[in-house]
Amino acid sequence: MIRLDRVAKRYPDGTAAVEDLSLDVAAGDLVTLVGPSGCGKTTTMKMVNRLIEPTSGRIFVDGEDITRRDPVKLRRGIGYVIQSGGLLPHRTVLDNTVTVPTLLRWDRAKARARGRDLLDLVGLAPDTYGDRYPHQLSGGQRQRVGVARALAADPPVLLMDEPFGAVDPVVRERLQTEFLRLQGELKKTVLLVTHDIDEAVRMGDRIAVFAPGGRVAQYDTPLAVLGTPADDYVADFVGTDRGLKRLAVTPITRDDLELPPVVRLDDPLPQAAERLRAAGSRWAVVLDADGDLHGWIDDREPIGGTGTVRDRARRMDAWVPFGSSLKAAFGVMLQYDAGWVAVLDGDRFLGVLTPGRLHEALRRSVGAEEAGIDPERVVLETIDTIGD
Ligand SMILES: Nc1ncnc2c1ncn2[C@@H]1O[C@H](COP(=O)(O)OP(=O)(O)OP(=O)(O)O)[C@@H](O)[C@H]1O
Repeated sequence: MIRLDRVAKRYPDGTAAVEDLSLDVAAGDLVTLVGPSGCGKTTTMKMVNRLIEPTSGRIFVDGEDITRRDPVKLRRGIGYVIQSGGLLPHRTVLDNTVTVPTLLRWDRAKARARGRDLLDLVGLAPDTYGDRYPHQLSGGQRQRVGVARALAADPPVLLMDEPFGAVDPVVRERLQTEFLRLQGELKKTVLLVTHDIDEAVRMGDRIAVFAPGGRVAQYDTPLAVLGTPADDYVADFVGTDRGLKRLAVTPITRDDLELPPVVRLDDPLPQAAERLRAAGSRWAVVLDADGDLHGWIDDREPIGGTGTVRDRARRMDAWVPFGSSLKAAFGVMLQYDAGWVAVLDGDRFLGVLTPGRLHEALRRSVGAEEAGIDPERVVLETIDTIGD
């Protein structure tokens, strides 16, 4: 969707802001441009909407060489969000939101209806906020209006320059989450500049790690950049806690799950004891009659006699939905001070994740990336080789 082909930008004073940069961004992908200050991220982004002209190289948007397009028309087809929100102070929130449709001479009623929908979409009730002026909003609300405005004419491409930079960390995280939800629906092709590696990892389908001199040191998925940094510069930039960061971008797969025996609340205790014995397990997961997680039972004291599992089961609510990140699972384990966390698909119990499995999953995802294999496809070696 966006292709930079050997692009360079030298300023008249000789500064090489971007050097021989090639980058392909697939349609619907969100690519984060990350790196320390002054390494050419903003310059790169502004060349895509021709706010800055490259010295050499070519840039294509949707297959078309943009140097041949009228820059003003080009910009109307590309949403642009900047750090401060960039709102016009003397215009209302709704008027700001419909800036581009107005420039495009949309019918006024249609533009305003679109503006109201978009304010709703970014979590600002149009009746409450539409008639306010930017100075009557919080920083986070201004950012939301900035996003709504960029989306107003439904452009396929969005450029976002530190869009969540001007707000405190709590609001920032909320805005990131909201934007990811929106992006899940809208599937825009997005370039997002940030100097925050955590934001880059969290938001990006891919990350371009910029190095001083406008060079891209690595362009890959967050998992690959964290798991197998291309060189010392990238390793240093992503930080020594990259293992921890990787937890956040590695989803739980079925191969990661342990399958302890499962018993029901109303099972007679001897039957439960037999289930544990047959499975060679010291404990079992307990589900209620509807199949929802209730807790667990173990054989620290012999299980038997009359009564049902209900009499001995311990409650435990530590669970995460299938598809969650390893970090989310780890967080729940810590929250409940538990040695395992149940993984549910809707209401269905799939298995449990233990610290040991978590560690294995983390190692596995990196090994797979090194081999160029989708980690989802890796089959773990089993110890079931007796009799082979
Ligand atoms: N008009 C200009 N004339 C000369 N040099 C410039 C000009 N604009 C930018 N530069 C230089 O180009 C380099 C890249 O700047 P750019 O704004 O793209 O960096 P960046 O990675 O976005 O940094 P930041 O994270 O601080 O915004 C810097 O060294 C900057 O000083």
